[in-house]
Amino acid sequence: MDIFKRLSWFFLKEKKSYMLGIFSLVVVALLQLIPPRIIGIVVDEIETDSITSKSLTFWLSILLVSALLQYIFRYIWRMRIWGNAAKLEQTVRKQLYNHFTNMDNQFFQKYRAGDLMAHATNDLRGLRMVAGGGILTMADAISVGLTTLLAMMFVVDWRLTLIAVFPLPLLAITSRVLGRKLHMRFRDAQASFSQLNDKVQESIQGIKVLKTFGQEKEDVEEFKEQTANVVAKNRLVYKIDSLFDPAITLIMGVSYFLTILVGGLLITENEISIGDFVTFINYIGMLVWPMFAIGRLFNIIERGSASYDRIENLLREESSIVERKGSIETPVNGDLEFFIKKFSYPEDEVTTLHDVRFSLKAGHTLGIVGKTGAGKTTILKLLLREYDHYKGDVQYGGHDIRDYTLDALLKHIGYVPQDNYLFSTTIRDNIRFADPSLPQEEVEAAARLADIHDDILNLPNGYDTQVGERGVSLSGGQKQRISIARSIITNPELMILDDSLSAVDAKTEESILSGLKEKRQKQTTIIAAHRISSVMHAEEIIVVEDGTIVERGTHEQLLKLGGWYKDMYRQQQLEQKLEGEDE
Ligand SMILES: Nc1ncnc2c1ncn2[C@@H]1O[C@H](COP(=O)(O)OP(=O)(O)OP(=O)(O)O)[C@@H](O)[C@H]1O
Repeated sequence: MDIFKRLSWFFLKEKKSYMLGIFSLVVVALLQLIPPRIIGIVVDEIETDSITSKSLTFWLSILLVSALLQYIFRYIWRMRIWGNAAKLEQTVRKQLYNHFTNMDNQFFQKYRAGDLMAHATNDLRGLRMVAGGGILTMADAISVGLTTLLAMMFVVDWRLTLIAVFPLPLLAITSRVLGRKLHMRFRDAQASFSQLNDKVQESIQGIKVLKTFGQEKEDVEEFKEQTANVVAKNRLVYKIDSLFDPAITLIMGVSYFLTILVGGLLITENEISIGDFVTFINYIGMLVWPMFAIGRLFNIIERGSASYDRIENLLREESSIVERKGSIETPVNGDLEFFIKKFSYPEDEVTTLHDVRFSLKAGHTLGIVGKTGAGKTTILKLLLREYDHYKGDVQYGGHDIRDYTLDALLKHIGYVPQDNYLFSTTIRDNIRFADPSLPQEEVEAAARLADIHDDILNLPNGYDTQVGERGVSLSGGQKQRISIARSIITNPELMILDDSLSAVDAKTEESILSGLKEKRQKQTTIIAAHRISSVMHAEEIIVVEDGTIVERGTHEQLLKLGGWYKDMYRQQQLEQKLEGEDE
């Protein structure tokens, strides 16, 4: 029952609405007592020959009024109680979503997207059941159960009532025990279904690899096994599910048997009338639901409580990226002083970066090159405050980047990541993602600078072409250039290209870079790349190896140095020449 206390913040907020809902439930419970009683009275009138068309019309009118009132009050409680439940679901869903958007990388490494989706669907459903079904079953079981019991005792006969309800608690126990088993088996069935879903998704996504490695047969076999498993698990669910009805019938049968036995005796001894007996039999039928509901209530509470535990655990997780009190809100600009003494990824003992120091003047370009896994992206991630825990300090415009609000820092950095991501919308909206109200001219200007404008015009619907999951397939280079345009349009103080030109040819790369250089004369740019041609025009280039800077200088200085940079440059020039000859 403790879940009701934990959710009291919501119940209190919706107090009026819940009270109206529960009041309507009680009114319905009272109104439900009328029809059986009237049937009893009419039976008695028939038996004693005192029935007249006038009295029959009177009783029928009462029946009609009670039915109408039940209709109205049922509508009210449904709207109130289920409406509130949906509101709770919406409120907690918002809390969860806001929380997710504020979390850091560590959180998303700990919880897989699938887990988070499951919490945001199944656990919220569990919670909705408490606020809707839970409140309903509790209030209804108590009001219908009590009013019916009292009516049986005082309107008909208390001795008969005691005997008739004797087997009924068994209903509550059965519904609790079977419900629990059903829940466990249902969870197993769901899990095997999720597993099957994952498998199908993976196979379809990897269909090309599957075929090239000739693994279709094995894959189909595995699919067959998993579907058989799903069927087997569902059979176990139905086995329990089909025990419910016979159990209810059996228990009710015992109750009716005892009622008829004792009720018959009471009639022969003139203790109760036949009409009373008919009323009574109807009332017993009305007790099935409350008894059943009590058992169900325990299951709802158990599930809801476990769901709320999981949701609260998620909400309790804290992001390690926190804004300090009184953070600077003025947008970053100025010179950058980057110094990392030591940085390791969370829960990783390896030192990923050490003694990385560089200065970058406003308006200059920095190039970062190095072998794969050297630490280029990690340097950029620290600049973007994806991780705050390192020894050292990064100053931007004379202040530690951790002293800015996240908005003041991130809104003014245009980051084009390695694995570019396009949203499922039009190309135009992907480019003006930061501000959907930007006019077409600005979108086109950004696209021209990113050298993608002509490609876009050649697509079936131009700028209106849908991209993303269900859109047209774009080449890797086209996606990269759209991502660059998306960043250009924001005219960021600092633009970071993280290997963002790897899939475009050398000529296009040159045209984009020279365009950017011209447009961004007063702004700062960082380019991390494998290709030396991407960085050779930068004011300073650093070569990163094993998490630290091993060479630095301008292109000419680095060539003179005769180290890794020079070797790489020669090698890439040779490759380019050979490619040119091939063409
Ligand atoms: N989230 C993470 N947790 C732990 N280690 C990580 C994480 N991300 C990267 N690393 C490790 O940090 C090191 C540097 O990776 P980083 O991505 O910075 O290299 P890179 O120079 O950008 O490589 P590439 O050119 O291939 O992108 C690698 O050894 C990598 O395995």
